[in-house]
Amino acid sequence: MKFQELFNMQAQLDSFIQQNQHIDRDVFLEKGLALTIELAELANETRCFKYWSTKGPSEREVLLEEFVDSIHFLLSLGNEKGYRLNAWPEMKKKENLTTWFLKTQEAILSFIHDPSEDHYLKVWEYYSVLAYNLGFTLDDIIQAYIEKNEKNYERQRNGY
Ligand SMILES: O=c1ccn([C@H]2C[C@H](O)[C@@H](COP(=O)(O)OP(=O)(O)OP(=O)(O)O)O2)c(=O)[nH]1
Repeated sequence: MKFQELFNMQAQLDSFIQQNQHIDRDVFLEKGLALTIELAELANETRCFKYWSTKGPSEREVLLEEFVDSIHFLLSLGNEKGYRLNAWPEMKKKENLTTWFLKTQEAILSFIHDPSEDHYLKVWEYYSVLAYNLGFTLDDIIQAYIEKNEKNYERQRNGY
């Protein structure tokens, strides 16, 4: 599966959710807030900022699932605005996770307040750096995305 195809998978999932939940209004801001929360959930699972604790990060699978929750909302926001990426922005840059989470949060907020294509692409670049620093390859991300996408359908079908 190619990265670009995730935009179509996301569009299908989103319309299924919207029909299932009878949503006929614009939910761009809700998705934007959801993205900031998914980012925070990921940061929380890495525990990168918890200088007060000696407990290590959650298991890789947990981190990857949190990561692809963000990817769902990021794809969805792009679909809402008609923005697509032609390819995964490969960004192999070593960064301090805490600093990078804060920068990513800032990039998301800039996009929500001014949803330009440039701002959108920037958010992807920040996520790519996060992926690199968390040790996730594009294949890992696509695989985990497909699994979570299916879980999201099941949750809807089961009256989540
Ligand atoms: O329009 C939407 C709404 C939601 N999702 C997906 C994204 C994400 O993968 C999931 C929501 O995140 P999560 O599974 O963390 O949901 P939650 O309700 O916060 O779960 P929990 O109650 O288990 O924390 O739903 C979409 O793809 N499109």
